[in-house]
Amino acid sequence: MFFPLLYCSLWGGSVMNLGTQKHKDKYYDGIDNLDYPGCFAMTELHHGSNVQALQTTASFDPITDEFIIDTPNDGAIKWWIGNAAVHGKFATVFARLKLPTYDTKGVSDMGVHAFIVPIRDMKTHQPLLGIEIHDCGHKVGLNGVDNGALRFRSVRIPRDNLLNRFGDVSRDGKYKSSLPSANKRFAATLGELVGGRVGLAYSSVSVLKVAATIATRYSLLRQQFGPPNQPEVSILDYQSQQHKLMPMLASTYAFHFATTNLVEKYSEMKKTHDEELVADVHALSAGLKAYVTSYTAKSLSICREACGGHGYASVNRFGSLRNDHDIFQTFEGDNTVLLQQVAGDLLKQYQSKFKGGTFAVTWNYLRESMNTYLSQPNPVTARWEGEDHLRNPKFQLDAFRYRTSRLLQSVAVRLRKHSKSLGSFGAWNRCLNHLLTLAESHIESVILAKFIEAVESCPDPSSQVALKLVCDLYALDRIWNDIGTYRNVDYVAPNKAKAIHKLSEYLSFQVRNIATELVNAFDLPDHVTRAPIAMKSEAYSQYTQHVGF
Ligand SMILES: CCCCCCCCCCCCC/C=C/C(=O)SCCNC(=O)CCNC(=O)[C@H](O)C(C)(C)COP(=O)(O)OP(=O)(O)OC[C@H]1O[C@@H](n2cnc3c(N)ncnc32)[C@H](O)[C@@H]1OP(=O)(O)O
Ligand SMILES: Cc1cc2nc3c(=O)[nH]c(=O)nc-3n(C[C@H](O)[C@H](O)[C@H](O)COP(=O)(O)OP(=O)(O)OC[C@H]3O[C@@H](n4cnc5c(N)ncnc54)[C@H](O)[C@@H]3O)c2cc1C
Repeated sequence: MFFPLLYCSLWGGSVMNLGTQKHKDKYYDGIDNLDYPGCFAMTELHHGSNVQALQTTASFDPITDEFIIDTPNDGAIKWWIGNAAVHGKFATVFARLKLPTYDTKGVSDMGVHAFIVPIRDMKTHQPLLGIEIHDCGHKVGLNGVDNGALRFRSVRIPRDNLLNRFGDVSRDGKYKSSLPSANKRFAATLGELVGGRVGLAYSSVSVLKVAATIATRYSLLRQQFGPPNQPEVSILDYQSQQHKLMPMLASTYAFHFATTNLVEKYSEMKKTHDEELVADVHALSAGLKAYVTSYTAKSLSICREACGGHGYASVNRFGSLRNDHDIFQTFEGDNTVLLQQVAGDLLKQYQSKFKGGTFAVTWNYLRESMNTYLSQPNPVTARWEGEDHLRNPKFQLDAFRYRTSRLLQSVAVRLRKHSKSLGSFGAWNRCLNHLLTLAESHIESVILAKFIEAVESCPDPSSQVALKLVCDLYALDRIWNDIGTYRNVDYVAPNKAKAIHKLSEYLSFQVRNIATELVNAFDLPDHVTRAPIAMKSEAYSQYTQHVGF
């Protein structure tokens, strides 16, 4: 039931956030009590990421004071629309607003706007006149959701059905808007997607907690081989198993704090509608959704393999978790596309810095570290390898931020250079991998900063020691994961690189010793993990009972 409700949150959210009081008055109660189940019809067969290229049209008819909704070709068929195939009675349809002009052109295209379109009869539940609905068919996962395809043939809706918070059409067909440009209107319209991205980032961490809990508990329970003439050891005693799972457990904690902070920022944004915060939350939600869901998708396969054959039993959940979560990397905005929003925002901030502007609240560290960046790496500190230094949060955060600053500065130079010969689109594409690395590097810096804050504000001394250990493992594992970048710019000398690798392996061993407490702290009840091999007690007997012994 979780996902159909979520689709209603997209339908309901779009009406509440893109509409005005008249829409709240007419639809709020029905949305709230599910009398009006609806769907969010943005994606088309030919376009998903590129919203500005959507082809469905909404043409204003001044004679009847209506919009005519049309699917001009098969490429414009609305596709993947959750709740459309079975339950939905309404759709928020994203279409190009076309207004009549009384010149030779005859019509002006005002860009993508959102419209409420009833799609099924309230009583008979049959598709309404001009509306053709089909099911998109069986999917890799999330088959509890009825994703449908919608074709519109001259479907007439009242002018009032335009969700007119950011742009409106008067009775005589004149367009007016409170926003200064089509770009600002487009940004505001897309703002509706941010809530879903916040939700996806947050729920992806929950999936990661479940997977890490199952794999960790099973790895402590499972014994295989041991020293000669001695009892077998638990597989989590193997350095390789620790390397697979303990940095992942550390990342799970890191993402928990970062996405909790994102939800808080999102809530503040919904209250204040502060423009700078809107842009900040857009970039942060896009970045965290992309980074966390990609990491979780990879981790689900690592956990499945780390549990051997029993990880492949459906009852132990890795298959359904992997299949249901996989689409988190695509819907609500494809990860590759969303990371580019982060890079674009960083470049905007960078340019404004060098034009004397100030950085938005999340990126203000760039102002400081850009200056740090300008001074070449310190050859002395590049060789420091002591544990106190490597576990110092200042060293860790400076390293992450130094990398981001260098990536930002170097890609800005490359874009400027390539734009001269390739134009901005060509230059962007020539630097695309660099831009994606920049975005991920920045998001890792934000995640670490939030984790360090959480450690420093932890009220309980023993928990703080444990969190500090986990945070140090997260930081050093991420630096080791990209050690090539740090070595290429001599930010880390060879001896320091070796020390970082050695220490991160030792910290994985130390985290292994508190792994039970760390996963228990997620406080996941058994009916949520629902994997016999992860039960806190009698796991094997629960498992044998499951198959009938
Ligand atoms: C919190 C609880 C919520 C409830 C829980 C929800 C759980 C999760 C939901 C589960 C169900 C999910 C079901 C799936 C639903 C869907 O998939 S719905 C469809 C999703 N589709 C997309 O996300 C489309 C992706 N594409 C885009 O977002 C845009 O096309 C784009 C790629 C970002 C735009 O690219 P482009 O045309 O190149 O324009 P730009 O120049 O990049 O942008 C123009 C300006 O607009 C600003 N902007 C863009 N997006 C936003 C935004 N979301 N918010 C604010 N601002 C935005 C951008 O920064 C540009 O601004 P300027 O630089 O100032 O011009
Ligand atoms: C289960 C499910 C539920 C969904 N629910 C809804 C819903 O309720 N409502 C709705 O409107 N939509 C919904 N969608 C659609 C979803 O939002 C789109 O699939 C998503 O936005 C991606 O668009 P696309 O599939 O057209 O992929 P495309 O945009 O075609 O992208 C395909 C690939 O090309 C790459 N690519 C595209 N553009 C670029 C670029 N500029 N740079 C680099 N690489 C690029 C992407 O990385 C991606 O890997 C759903 C989809 C699924 C599968």
